[in-house]
Amino acid sequence: MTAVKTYVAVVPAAGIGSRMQSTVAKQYLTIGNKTVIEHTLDALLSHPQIQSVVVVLHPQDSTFASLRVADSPLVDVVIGGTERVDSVLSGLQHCLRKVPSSLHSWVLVHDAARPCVTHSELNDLLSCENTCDGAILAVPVSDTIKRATQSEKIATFEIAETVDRAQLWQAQTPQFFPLQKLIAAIQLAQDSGIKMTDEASAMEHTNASIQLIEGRSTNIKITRPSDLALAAFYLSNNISSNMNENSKQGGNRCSV
Ligand SMILES: Nc1ccn([C@@H]2O[C@H](COP(=O)(O)OP(=O)(O)OP(=O)(O)O)[C@@H](O)[C@H]2O)c(=O)n1
Ligand SMILES: C[C@](O)(CO)[C@H](O)COP(=O)(O)O
Repeated sequence: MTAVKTYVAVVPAAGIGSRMQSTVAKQYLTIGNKTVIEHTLDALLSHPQIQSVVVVLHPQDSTFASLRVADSPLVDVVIGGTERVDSVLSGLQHCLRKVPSSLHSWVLVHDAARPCVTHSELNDLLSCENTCDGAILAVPVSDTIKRATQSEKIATFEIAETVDRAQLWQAQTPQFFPLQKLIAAIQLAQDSGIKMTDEASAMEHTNASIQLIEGRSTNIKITRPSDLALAAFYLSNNISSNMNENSKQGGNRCSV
């Protein structure tokens, strides 16, 4: 039987969730009997091809250590930085320090705030290794897109133009790249003062061929208050599909 290739996932979880308008950081809000981050880590660690995760925490995070998942041998913790990209880089550099031979291995980066990712989407993404220079989950834009302009009269926004959406996709995570190339690309982009809101932004400056893998609109990033109820609704369906898929694959992982 051929060995199943496994990967490390870096999970940026060092944000403060300001747009959530909650006193609790959104990764620690609860859905059902678990926090958002526990749902996310369960979705990742129950996939047979995800060997471990590196969770990147805020320097003042005093919550994660109290979660049962924090005791898992499959979970490493590092401290993040001011911007998401700084946190991601911290996680990637930990991967390299821990396993120097993983220099050319591919790595996943997945937002802690995206708990609804399914094994089916992970399978589609992981199958891209070596067919391109990297791949991300994304969904084609379905709404009409307007470019906004701040109106002088009142502090609102007005339509500046309608943007052709034929070639517009909404990037999600996980994003999947060779570890060493991603580290180098992020460091080069940072040195060049390039703003990065995702990993692909950095790799795009290395003329890498990055594949858009059509994911699902249910793989939402919990960002604003209304997203929590939506994620809870999706999770009430996704969990069963992940467990079914995991057993289908003969997965050897159960939720931690
Ligand atoms: N300095 C940062 C900022 C964000 N993140 C993580 O990156 C993911 C996506 O970021 P976002 O949705 O923007 O989270 P926040 O930065 O917490 O939200 P906000 O921008 O509303 O403050 C989240 O899991 C968040 O915890 C991180 O690890 N380090
Ligand atoms: C990485 C990401 O989730 C892709 O859509 C998004 O860019 C994160 O942005 P945020 O402002 O850090 O939430």
